Formats: sequence, structure tokens, C-alpha cells
Amino acid sequence: MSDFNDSEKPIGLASDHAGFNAKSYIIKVLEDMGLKYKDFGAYSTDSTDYTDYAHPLALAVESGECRFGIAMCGTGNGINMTLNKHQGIRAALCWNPEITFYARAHNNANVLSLPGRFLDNDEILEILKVFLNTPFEGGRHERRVNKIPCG
Ligand SMILES: O=C(CO)[C@H](O)[C@H](O)[C@H](O)COP(=O)(O)O
Repeated sequence: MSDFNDSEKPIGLASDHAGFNAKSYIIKVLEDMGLKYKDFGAYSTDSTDYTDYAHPLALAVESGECRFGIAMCGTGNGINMTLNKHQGIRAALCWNPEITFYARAHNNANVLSLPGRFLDNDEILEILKVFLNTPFEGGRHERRVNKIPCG
């Protein structure tokens, strides 16, 4: 399982065509921050299917190859739904810093899902900073998070 704070491991990235521009911006920010990342695609704005990139990202986070993930499609919903089919994934669809704070503090989210077509770069940057810097509170939230997996 992944360790969110293990900066020796890359952050996994995935998008479809609709999230490609947001992902390109995030790559630039991560490079400026000196953070490692692994991009699972897509690699252009040519029409494609978010599922083809979400599953490899989910497997990489579950296995511990990546310490956490950042994923985006047009609304964030398609890629978020796909990621959350994996038992070890807690992907949170976030559209502002406050929602993002609770996704980390209360839900220990290990993938940040973003609506690429509905956020500008400044909004993405603020969300990203909160996601990177907010620790999980544990306590009662740990009990609840431990009950999320089914089957
Ligand atoms: O899953 C989605 C819709 O909730 C994503 O926003 C996709 O990126 C979107 O469906 C892609 O749409 P397109 O018309 O094929 O560009």
C-alpha cells in the first residue's frame, strides 16, 4: 500500500483528453516543486477513454509504486468512478480548497480527482497545495475509512 508522504516515490498522474490540459499544468507545477511523478497518460487532447488511464494509476497506487495519485477528466466523475472500483483507492472529486482539505483530513484520500474542464490554473494550484499539505487526522475518521472497502 502507498505511503502518502514518501517523496522518494512518484506521484501518479492520469487523465483523458478532457483532462489533458489540466494535467499538463500540474506536471509543470510538480516540476517547479521538484516532486517526482509518473504520467500514465493520456498524452494528447485526442479523444480517448478515461478508463484506460484510471485503472493503471489505481493499480500503481494500490501496489505502492506511486505514493498517491492525481486524476482528471472533463468533470472528474468518470475517472473518479473508475478509480473507486479499486478496493485500495480512496479517490476524492475536489473542486475547491475546502472540499480538498476534508478529503485529506477526514477521508485520507489517496487520489485527487479534478474536473479539468471546470477549473482554471489558479484554482488547480490552490487545490493542489491543500491536497499536498493536509495530513489525515485519524481518530474517528480512521475507524470510518477502515470500513470503506467491501467484499
Ligand atoms: O466522464 C466524464 C463526464 O462526467 C468526463 O467529463 C469525460 O471527460 C467526458 O465524458 C468526455 O466527453 P467528450 O464529449 O468525449 O469529450
